[in-house]
Formats: sequence, C-alpha cells, structure tokens
Amino acid sequence: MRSAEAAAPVALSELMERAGQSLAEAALRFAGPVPALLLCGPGNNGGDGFVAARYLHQREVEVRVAALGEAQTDLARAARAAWGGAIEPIEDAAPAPLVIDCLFGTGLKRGLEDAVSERLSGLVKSAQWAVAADLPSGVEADSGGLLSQVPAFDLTVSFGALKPAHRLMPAMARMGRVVLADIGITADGPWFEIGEPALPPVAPDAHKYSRGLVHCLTGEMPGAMALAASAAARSGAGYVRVSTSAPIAGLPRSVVQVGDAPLADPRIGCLLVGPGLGKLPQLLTLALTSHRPKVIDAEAIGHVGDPARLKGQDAVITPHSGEFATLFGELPGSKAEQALAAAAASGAVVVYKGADTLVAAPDGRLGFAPPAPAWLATAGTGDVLAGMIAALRARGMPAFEAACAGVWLHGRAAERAGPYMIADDLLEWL
Ligand SMILES: NC(=O)C1=CN([C@@H]2O[C@H](COP(=O)(O)OP(=O)(O)OC[C@H]3O[C@@H](n4cnc5c(N)ncnc54)[C@H](OP(=O)(O)O)[C@@H]3O)[C@@H](O)[C@H]2O)[C@@H](O)CC1
Ligand SMILES: Nc1ncnc2c1ncn2[C@@H]1O[C@H](COP(=O)(O)OP(=O)(O)O)[C@@H](O)[C@H]1O
Repeated sequence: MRSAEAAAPVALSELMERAGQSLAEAALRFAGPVPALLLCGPGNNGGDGFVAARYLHQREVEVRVAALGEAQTDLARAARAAWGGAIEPIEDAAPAPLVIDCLFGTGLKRGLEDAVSERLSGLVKSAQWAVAADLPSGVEADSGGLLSQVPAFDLTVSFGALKPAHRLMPAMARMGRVVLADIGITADGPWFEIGEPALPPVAPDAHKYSRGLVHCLTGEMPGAMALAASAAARSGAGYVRVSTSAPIAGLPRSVVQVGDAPLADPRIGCLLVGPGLGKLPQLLTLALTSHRPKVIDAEAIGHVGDPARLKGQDAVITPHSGEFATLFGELPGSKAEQALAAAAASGAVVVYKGADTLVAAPDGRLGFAPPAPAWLATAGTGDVLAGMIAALRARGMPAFEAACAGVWLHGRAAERAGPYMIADDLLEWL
C-alpha cells in the first residue's frame, strides 16, 4: 500500500484531497446531512479529516473539528490551514450525531494514550453514526491487532486499497461496513481480496469423468464425509465416490459407495481425506501414496505430523486455528504471515479458516475472504467447504484458485441459507 502511494502518478497533496473528499461523500451518503464532528490526529490521517471537514462545510453540513495536538506533517499542516474554521481540543469536544475518526491510520505504531482512547470511545458510543477514515484509530494496519481499545464503527472508508486489518480479526469486527475509496492509486501485489470466481464451463462433450472425479476416503464418523461428499456432488463434480467399509446413511444416491479403490487411478481429479476420519492416520498415509491432487481437512491435518510430508502432494489443506496450531505450532506474526509461512513450509495451499478466512499459496499469493456470516460457526460447515474445494479441484481449477473459489462460494451460500441454517442446509444453496 505504502509503495503504491509512493509510486502514485499524482502528488501526495492531491491524494489527500481525494481521500478527504471521498471520506466526506461516503459519510454524507451514509449518515445524511447531520451535524458532524471530525477528530483529527497529528499525521496525514488527520490531514484527510481536515480536507473532509472542508468538503462537508461546502455541502452545508454543520461541522466541528477537534484536533489531537498540532499537525506533524507538511501535508497535514496545509490541510489544517485550508480548513480555516475553528478547531477545538479533543478533550473539550461535545458529542455529535456523526463522528468521523481521523486520529490515526496506517501510521499508528503504538496504542493510543488511555485518555485519548477513552475519549474516542465515548464520542463514538454517543454518536448515531461513527465513521473511521482508512482505519479505526487503535488498529494496527498490517496485523489486524488492536493496539489500544477500539470502539465499534458503523462505516470505515479505506483509501486506495484494503489493508490486511480490513479483513483480519479482531480489527475487522470493529469496522462496520467497509468501503473502498478510489483515490487514483492501485496496490499491485500478491495480496488481494477474493472475488467472485470464474468457474470452468461444462464442455458440450463432457462425460462424468472429464467433469471431475472426487474420491473420498472416509473414517470413523462417516456423517462428516456424507456432508463433504454431498457438497462435492453439488459443486459440479461429474462423479463422487466414497471408499467405505460400511454403508453411509444420508448420501445422495448419485454418490457411489465402494470398497477399496486404486488411488493411483488417473481419472481421480481430487482425493478428499479428513472429514470424519477419526483416529485412522493410515488413511492419510494411504492418500499420500497417490500422486493425485488432494484436499486434506479436519482430523487428517492432525495426522500429518511434519508439514514437509505435504511437499509435492499438490494439496489444499483447510485447518481451523486449532488444526493449524497442531500442524504448524505457534508461528510468529499476523494470521496472514502465519498462513504464508505455513504454505511455504508445507508446499500446500493453506485455507486458514475462521471468521477471517484467508488462502495462502506457497508462492506468496494471499487471498483474504470477504466477510462471511458468523452463522457459519456451526458444526459441519468446514466439511462442506472441503467437499466444495475438492470438486472445484477435480473440475480442473488449480489448487489456489479452487480454494479461493470454494471459500467465496461457501460464504455466499451461507448468506442465502440464512441465520438458522445448519451445515446440511448449505448443500441446497451451493
Ligand atoms: N501517504 C499518502 O500518500 C496518503 C495517506 N493518506 C492518509 O495518511 C494516513 C497515514 O498517515 P501517516 O503516515 O502520517 O500516519 P497517521 O496514521 O496519520 O499517524 C502518524 C502520526 O501519529 C503519530 N502517532 C502514531 N501513533 C501515535 C500514538 N499512539 N499517539 C500519539 N501519536 C501517535 C505519529 O507520531 P510519531 O510516531 O512519529 O511520534 C505521527 O505523527 C493513512 O492512513 C491515510 O489516512 C491519505 O491521505 C492518502 C494519501
Ligand atoms: N464467525 C464466523 N464468521 C464467518 N465464518 C465462520 C465463522 N466461524 C466459522 N466460520 C467458517 O465456518 C467453517 C467452520 O469450519 P470448521 O471449523 O472446520 O467446522 P467443522 O469441523 O464443524 O466443519 C469455516 O469455513 C469457517 O471459516
């Protein structure tokens, strides 16, 4: 993001002008022309606030500005001078229906002083609408961590590009709706937000094997595999097969239950192992003898032991935080950095699940999932995701693209399934 700003073809003062104008417009659209209080910090985030105050005033909104100390950058000083109106100390600022937090953005390196964060929280809580410029003050841009107390905002206007904190917990939960303001810079890099996938079309001459065969290895709790295999069947695989020693209830009749089957079968588009596996590490070992692409989920992740075992396996692994820690231990850094380190160590595409799911590839690509409904937090939804990714893999999508597509579709299916869904219901919305 910072390199994008540095390489921007426009002057920094113009970027600040655009940021401030975008902020004013977004706040006005969101809250309407209600009296506004802008809280401006010493850096360029504060500068954006002074610019926004000027635009809101021009739009005949009743505006007050409260500053935290003097401006510390040339840009912020110029923006403060151009505002030209009254500036009150933040300690004395009375509440307002609309509060716009421009205290700190990407430059925050340490927590706010207690008195300042308490003041911010008090003003935000008493406002009808609370808007943050770029990031709520107190949020660390790269990690999504909270360096001091951060109140809940209704809207966050991000400038130029989303920062990791917009998609990582706990910061993500404080931002309200996040909108991206185009200020004329683009952040080209390996980190991006996962968007709607382009799925492989069904060829006119397709047959069930060419559309993709998913072969599932089931274990002690076949109900989980019933969910995963059903999800694979509903996600466009041409053929879904489950190796099982006993009949599994609840599978669609179109999912074929077989005994042992050769895992070197070149028709297998993707192997799926993990859902319902239980204490059967030998099934993972068996899966790893195959050179076919694979999705490794749930208990199978715990059976891997050494991440290096996955090298050369063309694998997607789908851990939640507990499974992640079991396989990779306590890695340093943010969730994004941990996922990238895990992908590099294992050679696998890592879908690090949770409220802030992200997908990391061994080559450094990193996709942040758009927010998904919290009602996905119910047993079995991870099994459904694993089956979806396996089907997309079998349909010919490369591992990273299949994982990103599965995560995106899973979140949208949950939105449509509604707040009282159970994992079984998701299948109807794939
Ligand atoms: N770059 C661009 O082109 C564009 C950038 N834009 C905007 O700029 C924002 C980044 O601006 P920024 O780098 O000036 O950092 P910012 O977040 O304002 O804070 C830094 C200041 O705060 C201070 N400080 C830090 N922590 C503190 C604490 N706890 N308590 C007290 N003070 C503390 C720190 O002082 P120091 O640490 O040096 O003591 C420094 O003075 C970005 O989020 C976006 O909104 C847009 O205009 C688009 C164009
Ligand atoms: N609070 C939340 N918000 C959004 N998605 C969530 C939340 N909690 C869990 N999820 C998603 O729900 C799924 C749960 O998977 P997992 O933990 O493996 O459950 P299970 O093993 O029961 O299937 C994952 O895709 C995860 O990203």
